[in-house]
Amino acid sequence: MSDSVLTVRDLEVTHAVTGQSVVRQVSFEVVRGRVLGIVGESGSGKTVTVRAVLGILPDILEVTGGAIEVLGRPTSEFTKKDWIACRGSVIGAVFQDPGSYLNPSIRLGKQVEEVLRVKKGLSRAEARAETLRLFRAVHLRNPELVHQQYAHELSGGMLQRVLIAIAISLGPDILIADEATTALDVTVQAEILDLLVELKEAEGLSLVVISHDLAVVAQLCDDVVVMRDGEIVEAGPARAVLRHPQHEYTRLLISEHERFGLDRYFEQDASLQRKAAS
Ligand SMILES: Nc1ncnc2c1ncn2[C@@H]1O[C@H](COP(=O)(O)OP(=O)(O)OP(=O)(O)O)[C@@H](O)[C@H]1O
Repeated sequence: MSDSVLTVRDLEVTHAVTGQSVVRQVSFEVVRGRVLGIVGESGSGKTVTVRAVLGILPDILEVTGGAIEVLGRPTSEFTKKDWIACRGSVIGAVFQDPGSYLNPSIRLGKQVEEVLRVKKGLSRAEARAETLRLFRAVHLRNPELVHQQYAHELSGGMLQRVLIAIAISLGPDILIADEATTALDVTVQAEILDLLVELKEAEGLSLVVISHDLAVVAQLCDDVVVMRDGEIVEAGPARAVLRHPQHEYTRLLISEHERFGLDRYFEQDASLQRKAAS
């Protein structure tokens, strides 16, 4: 039996004013300990889908059909209080542009401590110790220094590590990374992806990774959902979908992608498998 932590069934999201359908018939399952990728070009509905899952759609967009279940509970039954409890404690999320999610005038350590004190009821001393532990877990090199710093003093990659620390601080089951590495340069991007994989293992997380970058999906994901114009055009194990795409649109995405990026990953992966087998 599959151990589903998140099920989305025939999700439909509609623009409240124009009545235009933004997302329709979107279904997928996130299985415990696995990584699901959502790919598709800009405007295909990836962010709207995960925002619906997080209960943070902009006012103008409404869930008008389908069902979302988090740990077996339909979110349609969630009260405001349930949503607040769910976000952070069951589903954590990180987005592009980490700087915009942090308060520029409050020291970073204090911002994490605040989450821990309010949501976990930790004392000041406990929250400080836990913040430093989280900063170490996300490999911030000098946790004590970062604790005292402000957002503008850190690079984009370091800020994303702080955001990931906050996202995992309440021990969620699921971590959603929505274009979390898109704004970072390639080396830092690879480091953050490695961190996500490490945290998945260490914290027992399931990941939902949204990216327009197929190399990210090839590297990270067990399963993939391909979206276009608010619909899923293809879904399945990431390797099978990327190697043998059935849908024309997936083939187009792949051909548009810098081919050698994917090939290089698959070669490296095959050589690792050979090593493990020998
Ligand atoms: N705040 C909003 N108000 C009105 N329509 C919106 C809003 N946000 C998204 N949409 C609509 O939903 C569609 C899907 O947007 P979404 O952000 O989910 O795409 P995406 O696949 O995540 O693209 P990107 O990679 O650019 O973020 C958009 O084309 C737009 O029509």
